[in-house]
Amino acid sequence: MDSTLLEEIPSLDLADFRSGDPERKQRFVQQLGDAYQSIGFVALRNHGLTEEQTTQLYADVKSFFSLPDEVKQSYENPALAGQRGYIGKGKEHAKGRNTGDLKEFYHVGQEVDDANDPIKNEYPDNIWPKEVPSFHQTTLTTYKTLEAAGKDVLRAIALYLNLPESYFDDKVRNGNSILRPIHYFPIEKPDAVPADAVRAAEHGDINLITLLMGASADGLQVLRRDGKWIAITALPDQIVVNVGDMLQRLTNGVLRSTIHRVVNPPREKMNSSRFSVPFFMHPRSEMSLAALESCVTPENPKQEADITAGEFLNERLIELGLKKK
Ligand SMILES: O=C(O)CCC(=O)C(=O)O
Ligand SMILES: [Fe+2]
Repeated sequence: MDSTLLEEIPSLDLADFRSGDPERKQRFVQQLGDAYQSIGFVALRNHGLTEEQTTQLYADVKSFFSLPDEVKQSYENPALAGQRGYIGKGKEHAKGRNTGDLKEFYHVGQEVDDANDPIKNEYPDNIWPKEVPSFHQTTLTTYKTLEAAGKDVLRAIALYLNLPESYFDDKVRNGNSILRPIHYFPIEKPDAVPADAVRAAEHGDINLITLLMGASADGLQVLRRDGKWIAITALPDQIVVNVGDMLQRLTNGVLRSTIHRVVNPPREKMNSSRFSVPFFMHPRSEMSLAALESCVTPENPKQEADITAGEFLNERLIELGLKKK
């Protein structure tokens, strides 16, 4: 295990991996893998999203969340266990907690174009808000761009783990990934919310990797191994890419799903909004998360029982309060 304690998350350039220059590519693989063995997070530029796309996405996301609660709630369907459409204020809580987070969000899922892929029947249809007609197009464009970036990050991870570069390709094809625009809403009366309520309580992400837009705004922190919380500092043209629990499980803890949180602003700024858009990259439900043989050694014995991605997700949705047993 890498024992370095970093003061900030490393910055990488996806253009190095995509360059076709073997040296640049190998350097990217090494830096990414080293970061994922220590802090679990990197900041990444040249991810493929243009400034215009990002601006349009935020405009649409802001338009949607500024609709009245009753309108937003008409896009909420509890039968879908929060997997599509709107999820209202305070509905989700971190694993092991009961107090809901101070956020509302919207889930856009995989659109399967291939009629021959039976996985099409596993996914509920997306829900589109008619009040913001361009939301459909802008969120799907973002989905596809981040999915393509995520595939390359997984290729780099595969190389780092001495697996074939294409190891994850078929596992994430038409995978169960989710784009989640989040609104951390203004708090008019800080005394009226539960004392322990926060924007996003500390948690690890469920999925293989997360690609996060908008983390440059204040509030996101990661828990370093020595117990110190480190603020994330990403530039406007960077996204943040971190390891989730599924990848940690697959690698028997070699790659680290680092605990992170979004803290509340100081009391005088509680009255302001924060927006972010994570893309949670999931594989197909049938992918096995059984520890890779190469990651099980006498010094690092197998830590967890075998499980599929679908079973693991199901357990978590119950623990997060989004799905009934
Ligand atoms: O809003 C952020 O910056 C992070 C959100 C997050 O960690 C999550 O939704 O899993
Ligand atoms: Fe997260």
